[in-house]
Amino acid sequence: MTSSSKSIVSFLSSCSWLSDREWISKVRVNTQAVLRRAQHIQGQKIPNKQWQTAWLLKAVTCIDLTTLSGDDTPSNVHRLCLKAIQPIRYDQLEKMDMHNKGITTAAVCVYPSRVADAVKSLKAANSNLPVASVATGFPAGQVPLETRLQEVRMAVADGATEIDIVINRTLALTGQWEAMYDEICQFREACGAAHMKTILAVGELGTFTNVYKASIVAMMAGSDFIKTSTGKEAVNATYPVAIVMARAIREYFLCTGHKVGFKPAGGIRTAQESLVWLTLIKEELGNEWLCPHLFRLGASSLLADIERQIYHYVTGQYAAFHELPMA
Ligand SMILES: O=C[C@H](O)COP(=O)(O)O
Repeated sequence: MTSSSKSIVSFLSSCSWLSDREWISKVRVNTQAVLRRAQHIQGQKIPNKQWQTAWLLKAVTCIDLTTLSGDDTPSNVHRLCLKAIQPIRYDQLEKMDMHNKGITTAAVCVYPSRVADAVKSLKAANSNLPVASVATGFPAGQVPLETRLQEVRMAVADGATEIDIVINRTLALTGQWEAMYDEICQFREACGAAHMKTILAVGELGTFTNVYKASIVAMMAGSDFIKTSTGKEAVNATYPVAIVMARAIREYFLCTGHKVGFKPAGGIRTAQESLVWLTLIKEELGNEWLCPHLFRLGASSLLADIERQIYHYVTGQYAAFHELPMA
């Protein structure tokens, strides 16, 4: 973990004597410092080919392989599950001597109505890969609280062990942080033993300060992860916003000793971007966060490009479409 730019977020960090409400109200984010830091991270040198491939395999193991479409069916969810179990072709892994390392994606992520399909497919394939379900009126969250809670309970009952909830942006934008905290606490309870990832929908929060506040509130309410976006907002995962969220995670850890995970999601499509995300996490939170337990990449099409790059590394040429059929 680097110790750069304390100035990015200013507030009194000795939170032992600050009440939670004061902690939230005193937050100010220095936009210019955040943007500079993001630029610096994007400008970092990418590791050489061999290390790059190792990093790409690491990225694969952190992917929540996602399908969130209106036309999802049991059959495309089934294909997604098979892809999650074997994300890189066996012969390619063999050439890198990685075939025995159990490389899978971190989870599959689907709509609540498709959880049972995913659980069934994974069970039939003898896999214990987690099924994550979006919930709470994803993506907008504009449905009554009881309906949102019901949705969480239904997804858990169908076998989801990870629930990606969306926050109530209306509460965030009107500064009702306590009400937002109360709602998230209720989602936490409805999740039971399932891991809860809290989607901030950063593209709709207006300011970095709101992003930081929402991050802290979400963590206080018991989130296991905070996640940038649904993938459905006009602006989704960006590096500056990730820096703000990572700083909140870091501060929360320093104050409570509790490690909360981070999940950028939405619009992450290229292998190159996945390397920048890994670099950002390494720089901002340290190596300890570089594992599926604390870092996920939420993405529907990223794996295809990573697979292409790995194929190129192994064979020296780019794959024809039919050579990576499930990508
Ligand atoms: O939670 C995951 C996102 O919905 C995925 O977004 P994407 O389709 O832009 O990769």
